[in-house]
Amino acid sequence: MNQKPSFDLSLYLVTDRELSLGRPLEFIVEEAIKGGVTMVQLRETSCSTLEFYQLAKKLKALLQARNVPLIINNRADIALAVDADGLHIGQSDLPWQVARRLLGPDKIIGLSVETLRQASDANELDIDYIGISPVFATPTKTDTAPPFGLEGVKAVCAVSRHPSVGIGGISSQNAAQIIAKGASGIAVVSAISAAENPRQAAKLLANIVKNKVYEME
Ligand SMILES: Cc1ncc(COP(=O)(O)OP(=O)(O)O)c(N)n1
Ligand SMILES: Cc1nc(C(=O)O)sc1CCOP(=O)(O)O
Ligand SMILES: [Mg+2]
Repeated sequence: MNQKPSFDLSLYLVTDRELSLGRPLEFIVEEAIKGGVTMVQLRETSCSTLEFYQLAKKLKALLQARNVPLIINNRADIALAVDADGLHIGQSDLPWQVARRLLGPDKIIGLSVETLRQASDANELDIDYIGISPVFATPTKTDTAPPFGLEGVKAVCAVSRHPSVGIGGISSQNAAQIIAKGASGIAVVSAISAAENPRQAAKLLANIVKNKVYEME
């Protein structure tokens, strides 16, 4: 019988090939894992369904061999097609009940929360983690709700029974503060994908999250 995979939200890479300075997605992901990334979400906003599926299949093989969960953004069909470990949905995506029915009890479902009320309402839902969306404003995604800021992160973590991951504008400069407010981890796009050395960038962030300390670069 299958079981829900254990997962560690500490350092969650969300992919974006457009920010990867021309380097292949597999390179970024492999280097990020070598640096300490604990979870990967395939989020590619400008590709066809076929390309998204092919990328998902490639990442599934790569991540399975390294024991790192693969989460698919938005697309339950692709998550099912490649037997991904889970799905991330937002407030305007497929309803969580439908995602759970399609994926079954053994897959990880993450839900973005954009307000304190949504975080509290999510306590009633059969989901596995929440994304605090966004912590800070970010040029990587501009159609977000107003940022929570650090006090917002603290409030969300205080009301939520789910583990949480902060997302939006997170870097080595502010990662420790997000963890200090109670989040289980951080989710980043540009801090790893756009870094000159993604492995080093991931290593620095992983160290900050795990040790809850700032580190001199
Ligand atoms: C970990 C994590 N948190 C939040 C989001 C954003 O989800 P959503 O609001 O559905 O926006 P899109 O990513 O679909 O544009 C996320 N993807 N991952
Ligand atoms: C994918 C995504 N979701 C967000 C949300 O607020 O829900 S912010 C975001 C992009 C995060 O990119 P960066 O780490 O480069 O700021
Ligand atoms: Mg979404």
